[in-house]
Amino acid sequence: ETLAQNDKQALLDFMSNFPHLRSLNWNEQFPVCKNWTGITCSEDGSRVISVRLPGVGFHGPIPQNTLSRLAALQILSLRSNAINGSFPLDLGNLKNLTFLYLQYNNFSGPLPLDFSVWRNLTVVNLSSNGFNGSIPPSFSSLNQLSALNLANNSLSGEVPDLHLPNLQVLNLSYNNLVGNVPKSLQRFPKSVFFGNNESLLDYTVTNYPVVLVPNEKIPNSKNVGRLSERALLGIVIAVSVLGLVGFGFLLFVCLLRRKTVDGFPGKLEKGDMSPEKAISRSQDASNKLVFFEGCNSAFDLEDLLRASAEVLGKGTYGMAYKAILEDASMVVVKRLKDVNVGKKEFEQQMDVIGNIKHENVIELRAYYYSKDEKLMVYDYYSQGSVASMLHGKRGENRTPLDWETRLKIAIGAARGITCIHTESGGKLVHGNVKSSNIFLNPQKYGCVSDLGLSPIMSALAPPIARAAGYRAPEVTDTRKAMQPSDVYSFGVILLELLTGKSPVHTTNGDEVIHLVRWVHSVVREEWTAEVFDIQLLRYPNIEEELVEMLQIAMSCVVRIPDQRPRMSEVMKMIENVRATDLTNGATSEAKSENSTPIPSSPGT
Ligand SMILES: Nc1ncnc2c1ncn2[C@@H]1O[C@H](COP(=O)(O)OP(=O)(O)OP(=O)(O)O)[C@@H](O)[C@H]1O
Repeated sequence: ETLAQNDKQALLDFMSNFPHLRSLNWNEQFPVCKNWTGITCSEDGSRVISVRLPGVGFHGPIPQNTLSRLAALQILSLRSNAINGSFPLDLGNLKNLTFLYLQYNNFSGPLPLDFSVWRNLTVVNLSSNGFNGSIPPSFSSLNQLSALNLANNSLSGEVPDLHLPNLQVLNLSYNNLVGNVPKSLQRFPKSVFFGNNESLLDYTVTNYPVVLVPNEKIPNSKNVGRLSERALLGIVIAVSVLGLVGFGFLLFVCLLRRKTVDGFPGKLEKGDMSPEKAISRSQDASNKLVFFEGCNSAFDLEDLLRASAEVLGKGTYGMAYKAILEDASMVVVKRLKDVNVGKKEFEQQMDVIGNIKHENVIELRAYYYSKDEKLMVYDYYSQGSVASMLHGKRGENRTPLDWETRLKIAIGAARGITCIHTESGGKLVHGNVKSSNIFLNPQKYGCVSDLGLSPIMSALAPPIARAAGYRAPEVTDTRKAMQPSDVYSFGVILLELLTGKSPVHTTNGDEVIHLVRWVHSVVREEWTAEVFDIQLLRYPNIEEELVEMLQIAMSCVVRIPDQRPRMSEVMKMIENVRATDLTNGATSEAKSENSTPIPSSPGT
């Protein structure tokens, strides 16, 4: 083993001088970096970079001059123990410290005066302790700080003017703070200051600052402004011959409908879409199936017409069918009902949607418009939607989603929606964000579908019950979807991923429960492990990430639209949750350690 002997000795001194209830497998004979619980080393194995020991039952003060010798330490988590005494000031040596989790202990006394010694601090959670004294203004020197949680302590005095441009998550609730919220922090929702002197709630929330999204994060942003060029190409491809057959295609759908009793899945046999049948009935050759660039090679209309098809389900905007092409590839055909606009407007919207090319947005392959029929064609995602992965029937094909996968779903979907929100001069709205519209791309990141339809659909249709759980309060009132309402719906998806519960579910007594309200009621007092999906509690060392994600979700589902973060900010926050692992210097090995279920969680 190449680990610096000093680091090993520091850990041994720490453990032997710190009384604890649970025994750890820190056997001197075993390699520290490979075997010791809670320890992660740098890639070359020379230094300890992470110590995560939640819920080990440590009690008493942290022994001096032990952890402070781990000079390369980046992550320290001693949360959920029974540690008392004052803040371990000797950690001031740890110049690389980036993540500090000491929540749920019995620390007391003042916070360190000078936080500037930890230049890299990104996440600080000291909540649920007995810290007193005032909040040191030196937090201001932490340029990287993105999350600061000091809730549930006995901090007093005024809230200092903290200029922290990267701060995304703040919680100062349930202390003894007085005075007014300084201007610099008035962008945060009032819940941040609950449980202090009432005077702190006396401000008007200003808008969140715009966090600029680096261009490389949205690979398709260069496509903006080139829409009409591509649209032209698509239209050229759809020559009139195709148009003729296209009309036949809609007849196929009519056939399909005949076999389907209003909304109940039915199956079409192979050949039911035969082109001969369809074309012979075709009367309107001016309407055409419009393919988008790059899609015409994958399948053509003839293939579509020859396909077998089955009903996938009935959604807000109409029926969805799966068509199986001759070469066994599959597409989804959506048949829109209640389109509220004329042909020109419809086509314009399709152009906007069809030209979004992004790895986290499901591509629209083609569309069709006639007076009586409006169709949209997408690739088929055989794994099913995130809704079916989370809530589908357990059994043969369904394995519970691990946390790593859920994080990737959240990150991907957030990137997809952020991309959508930057299209069309920042005016495009997804309008139907829900887990049945999120699929997994080949890299297993979330990928959003069914976007941009709300402006062209009749708003009169009452919401389907299962959609209601995603609907922002203002949309229920006005029936008009906006970007902040997408953020709300996305927050509900995050809650779904965290809790494993459907957005609207019923209890045994048939009581209808809205997920947002339920989560609010469970976490009203303090963050509690009870909200989280039991499936997730099997994975060690993810509690900080769960709690952070919960905080992000809660910021998305606040009632007032202006108080919600923008989607680009939500995306950054979620990417930061994951940075916990990445800045870990995490090799795939260290990461999989986080994903491997263990029989019992080391303590929450
Ligand atoms: N591209 C696709 N690949 C695989 N399954 C899909 C695809 N698109 C939709 N589905 C599935 O087909 C079913 C019906 O989809 P549809 O989008 O019409 O309704 P929905 O998602 O339930 O509601 P909404 O219309 O509000 O989005 C859903 O179960 C959905 O997950």
